[in-house]
Amino acid sequence: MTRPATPLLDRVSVPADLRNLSADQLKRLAEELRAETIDAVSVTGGHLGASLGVVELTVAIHAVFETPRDRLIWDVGHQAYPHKILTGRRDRIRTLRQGGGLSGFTRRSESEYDPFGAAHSSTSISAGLGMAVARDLKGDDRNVIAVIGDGAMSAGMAYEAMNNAGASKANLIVVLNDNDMSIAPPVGAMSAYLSRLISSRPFLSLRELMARVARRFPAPLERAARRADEYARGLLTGGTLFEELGFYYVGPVDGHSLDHLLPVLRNLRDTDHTGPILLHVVTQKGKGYAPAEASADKYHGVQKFNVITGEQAKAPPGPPSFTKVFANALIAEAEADERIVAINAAMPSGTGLDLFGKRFPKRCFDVGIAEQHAVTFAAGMATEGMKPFCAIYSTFLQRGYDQVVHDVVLQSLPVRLAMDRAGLVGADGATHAGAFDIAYLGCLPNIVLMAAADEVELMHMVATATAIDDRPSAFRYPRGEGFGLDLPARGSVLEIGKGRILREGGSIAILSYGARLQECLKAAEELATHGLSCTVADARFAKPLDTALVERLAREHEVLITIEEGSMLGFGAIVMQHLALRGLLDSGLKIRPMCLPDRLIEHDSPRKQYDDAGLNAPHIVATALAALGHQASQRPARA
Ligand SMILES: Cc1ncc(C[n+]2csc(CCOP(=O)(O)OP(=O)(O)O)c2C)c(N)n1
Ligand SMILES: CC(=O)[C@@H](O)[C@H](O)COP(=O)(O)O
Ligand SMILES: [Mg+2]
Repeated sequence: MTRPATPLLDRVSVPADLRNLSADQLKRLAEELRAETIDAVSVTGGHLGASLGVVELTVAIHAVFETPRDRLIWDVGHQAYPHKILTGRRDRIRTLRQGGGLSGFTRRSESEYDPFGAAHSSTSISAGLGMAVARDLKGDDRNVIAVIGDGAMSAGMAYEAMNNAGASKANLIVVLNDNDMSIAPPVGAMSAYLSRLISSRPFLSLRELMARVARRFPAPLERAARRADEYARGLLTGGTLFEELGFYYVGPVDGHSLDHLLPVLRNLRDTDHTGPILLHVVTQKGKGYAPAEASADKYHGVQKFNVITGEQAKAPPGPPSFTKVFANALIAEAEADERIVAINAAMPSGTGLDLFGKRFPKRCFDVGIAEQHAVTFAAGMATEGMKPFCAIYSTFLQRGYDQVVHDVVLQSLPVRLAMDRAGLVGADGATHAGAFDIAYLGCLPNIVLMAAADEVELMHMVATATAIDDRPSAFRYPRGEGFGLDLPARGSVLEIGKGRILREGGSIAILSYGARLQECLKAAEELATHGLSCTVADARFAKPLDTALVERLAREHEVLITIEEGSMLGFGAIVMQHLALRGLLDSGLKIRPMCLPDRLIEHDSPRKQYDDAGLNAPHIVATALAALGHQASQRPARA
C-alpha cells in the first residue's frame, strides 16, 4: 500500500514550521495530516475516530500558539495522533502502541510537546489550571490550552477544575471538543445541555463571531466602561453554564473550519482578557474517513484495517472473551433475579453491559465517565434491596476508590464490583493496567475478593457475587479471550473463602490467584521433566483467605510460590502475613511471592508484557528451581 503524498506535511518537522504557512496551505496540510493519520493507524490499530475529529483543531492550535512554550494538554490523549505527527514523532507514528514504540496517549517522557500525560479522562483542566497558576506565580508569560471532549466533560473532576478555575481568574483556554460522542453516544444531562447550546446558537458567522469576540474583548478603557455599564444593567449574564462558572464562553465554532478556528484562536491568544475562556468547538468523530463516519462508534478503537474499504483485520474466531462470558453469566443470573441491576461508566461495550442492556434496558445504567458516582449510585440502590453489579475496569475503578471504602465497605452494602481488564492489558500500556486492585481492595475489611482463573470460574464468581447479599464483593478477570473451556448454562455458587487443589505432590506448592493458573499448570509439567512433582492450587479468594489451604500448603511443602496478575502488596502479601502471624514462616518455608515488579510495564502484547513482568511458566519454573537450589539447566536424564 503506497503511502499518501504529503508534500506540505513533509515540510513540517515541528509546529514552528506551520507558522510560516498561509491559511490555504494549512487547509491542505490538514488534509495531508488526516491522510497520514489514517494510513498510520491502518497498520497500527488504535484510537482513530477521536484523532480524525481533531485534525483541523490540532493544526490551528499549533499554528497559532507557540508550543511547546505555550502548553497544550489533550484530555485522555487518545486523540493525539495528529499532534504526535506534527510534533516530531511522524517517523515513529507507525510504532504506535507497540512494544518499544510510541504510547497511544500523551506522555511527558515522550516529548516536550506533551506537557501532561493522560489516558484516564477529565484531568486536563486541573492540570492546565495548575500550570497557569504556576506560570503566574513565576511571573512567566505563556498560554495554557486544555482540549477536553464532551464525554470527558461528564466527569466530576472536570467540574471541580472549572469551579476552581472560574474563581481563580487565571488565564486558561479550555477547548471543549464537542463531537456528541463518548465511546458510545454520550449520556447525561450535560450532553443534552451541549446539544441545546449548539442548536440554540447555530454556528456563528465569522463576522458575528469576531464581532462578539471583539465586543467582549474591547480595548481596556472601552472595556472597563462597558463592563460597568453591563453590571449596572445587570446584563453581564453569561447565558451558558460555563459563564456562570466564571468562564467566558466563545462558540459554538465549526471545529473543522480553519477559516473560523485560526482567527478565533489568534484573538484568544492576543486578548488582554483576564480569566478562563471556554472555546466550544463542534467536530465530528471520525471526520474525513467514510468508514469511520458511517460506523456507530466512529471507529473509536480499531484494529489494523484496509484503508480503501475500512475493513478491520479480524482475528481468527477464538473462544468468547471474559467480557462476553461475564455479560452472559450476569444475564443468566438476572433472568432469575429481578433485583439484579448493572451499572457502567461510559463503557457499555467494553464491559459487555451493552448485551445486558439489550436484554434488560430498564435495569442497565450508563452514568457517563463518572466512576465515583457509579459506585455510590450502586450503593444507594443496594440500600433499597437491589443487587447492583458495578462493571468498571480495574484501572478506572481507581477513580472510585473512596466511594468503595466510605460508601460501600463501611456500610457493608452488597455492591458487586465486576473488575474487567485485571492485570496487564497490552497496547493501552501502563495507564490502563489493572495492576493495583488486589492491593487497594485487599487492605479493606469486610469485602469478598475473588479472581477468576478461567471463564468457567468467572461464571461461578458471578453466581457467587449474586448470592452475597450482606457485604460487598468484587471479582477480577483479564482482558481478552477465555481459554476455550466448555461453559455451563449457569455458574455455581462457590463456598466463600475456599480454594481448590488441581494437582498434588512433591516439595513445591504453587498457589495461584487469578488467570496465571494455566501458566502454573504448564510450569508443573515442566518441573516434572526435572523430576520434581508439585502441587498446584487455585486460591479463588483473596478475602476471606482459605487459611486452611494456605497453612496446609505451607506445612506440607518445602517451597510455596504464590502468583497473581497484580502488583506488590497484593495476594502474596496477604498469604505471607497470615503465615507469619501463624508462625509458619519460622520453620524455614521457602516462600516466593510472584507478582508484577515494582515498576511500570510498558505497552506491548500481553504475552510479552507478562514475560517482561516475569510471570509466565518459564519464570515459575525458574523460581521453583532456584528456591530448591537447583540450576535451571540441571535436568536429570529423563526417567
Ligand atoms: C476515567 C476514565 N474512564 C473511562 C475511560 C475510557 N474512555 C476513553 S475515551 C472515552 C470517551 C471520551 O469521550 P470524549 O471525551 O468525548 O472524547 P472523544 O473520544 O469523543 O474524542 C472513555 C469513556 C477513560 N479513559 N478514563
Ligand atoms: C481510550 C480509552 O481509555 C479506552 O478506549 C480504552 O482504550 C478501552 O480499552 P479496551 O480496548 O480494553 O476496551
Ligand atoms: Mg466526544
